[in-house]
Amino acid sequence: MTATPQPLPELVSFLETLPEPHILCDRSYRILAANAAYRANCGPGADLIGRKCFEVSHRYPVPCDQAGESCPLARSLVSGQRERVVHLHHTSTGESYENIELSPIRGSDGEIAWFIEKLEPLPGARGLAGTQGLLGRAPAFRHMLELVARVAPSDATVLLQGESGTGKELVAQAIHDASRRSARPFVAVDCSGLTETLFESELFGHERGAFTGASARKIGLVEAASGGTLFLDELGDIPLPMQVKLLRLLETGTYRRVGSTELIRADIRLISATHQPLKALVAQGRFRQDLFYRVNAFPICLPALRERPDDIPLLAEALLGRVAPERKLKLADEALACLQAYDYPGNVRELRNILERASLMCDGDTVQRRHLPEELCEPGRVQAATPTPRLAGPDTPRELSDAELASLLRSYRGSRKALAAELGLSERTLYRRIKVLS
Ligand SMILES: Nc1ncnc2c1ncn2[C@@H]1O[C@H](COP(=O)(O)OP(=O)(O)OP(=O)(O)O)[C@@H](O)[C@H]1O
Repeated sequence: MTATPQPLPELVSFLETLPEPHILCDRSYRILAANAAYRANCGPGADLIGRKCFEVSHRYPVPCDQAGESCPLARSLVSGQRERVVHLHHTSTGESYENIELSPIRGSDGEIAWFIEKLEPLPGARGLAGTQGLLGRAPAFRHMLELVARVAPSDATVLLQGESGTGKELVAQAIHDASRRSARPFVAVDCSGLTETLFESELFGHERGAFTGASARKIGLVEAASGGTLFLDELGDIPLPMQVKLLRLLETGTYRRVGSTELIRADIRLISATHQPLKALVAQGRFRQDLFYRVNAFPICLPALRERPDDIPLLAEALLGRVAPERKLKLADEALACLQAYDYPGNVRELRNILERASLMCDGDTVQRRHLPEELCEPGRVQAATPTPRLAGPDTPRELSDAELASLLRSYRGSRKALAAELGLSERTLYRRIKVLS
């Protein structure tokens, strides 16, 4: 076996000067150097050198691709190029979504010898219960997050498509938060609420006296969003005459206030959203094809909640905290089973509404099945569903099946160490079982 070549000391000291967390590792995932920012990310006293990157950031016993995630190092070895992914990482402040950029470095023989891994937090999304932002851990959610992370740093126009209540506005905000415009305004406009006459003056502003009632000059929402992001919600509801005006703004990058001849240059990033299939509206002649191509530069589909049922326990816990922050409400097992058996045509918004109602119906500290709407708890519905297994307590000493453990791993929100302790297993046994699963 050939020994791994030693990286240049200059490279290691260069990493130390970088403000973002960086590590240098070899082809076998071993960390050779970690800069100060990375060490701070892992918490004081963390012992990193010589450990495997997947062990440090995920607490996995095996590389990410053997644990069901995509591994940038394995991908880079194949492609020979830089690779980017979004992973849920363990940090000193708990688990958080991170953007990972991995660049291969070749040795003097031309072969890839090392990798530099850069971490950047992805703000706006969380894999743990939190008081704000997008929540989720399921594969369909992560796939969407990958697209969010890829498009955010650019100025590309984004179209969010998804059923009502899937979180389109939260995703738009997350893209803005992860963009270089994040310090500038995020202006959301509900297009379904704008009449034809209002649209132009709301969006572009007006001069004093431009029309009856225009007693003062007013800046429009495009100007208010200057330097930042303009989010047009329910884009499919814009009538055709207004679509022409929007198209002109996007084509020329300029607009005029109503009643003014002065051309103003727009400095906005446009994100639009719709629950209607825009392509079908184009086919029906209700949406302009040229505008469709302009707004659809980078489409992102948001998964319906029924496509990510594994996220229901996490969402239910977090949303219960959000709807009644002062009460620290818990959810009884059978109430959670009811929630997991439902298919949510109104998506996360409907789940949130159900929990808000339940919090008002519940006088104690635990939401029970009887606090949920009756139709959710119909016997056939709940029995048909397989509830996410809860942790084995002292009164349930039986061992979890592989399927139950897999389901638990998807929904458990603590560390692997905590999970092992709660299951009464050693960490090593838990890792062995996870390895068998992958
Ligand atoms: N992934 C998520 N994590 C946490 N909360 C969410 C998530 N998705 C949606 N929500 C919550 O659900 C509600 C609806 O979200 P939002 O308004 O972003 O949905 P939408 O897709 O824009 O809906 P509509 O199409 O009706 O405008 C909000 O209260 C939001 O906070």
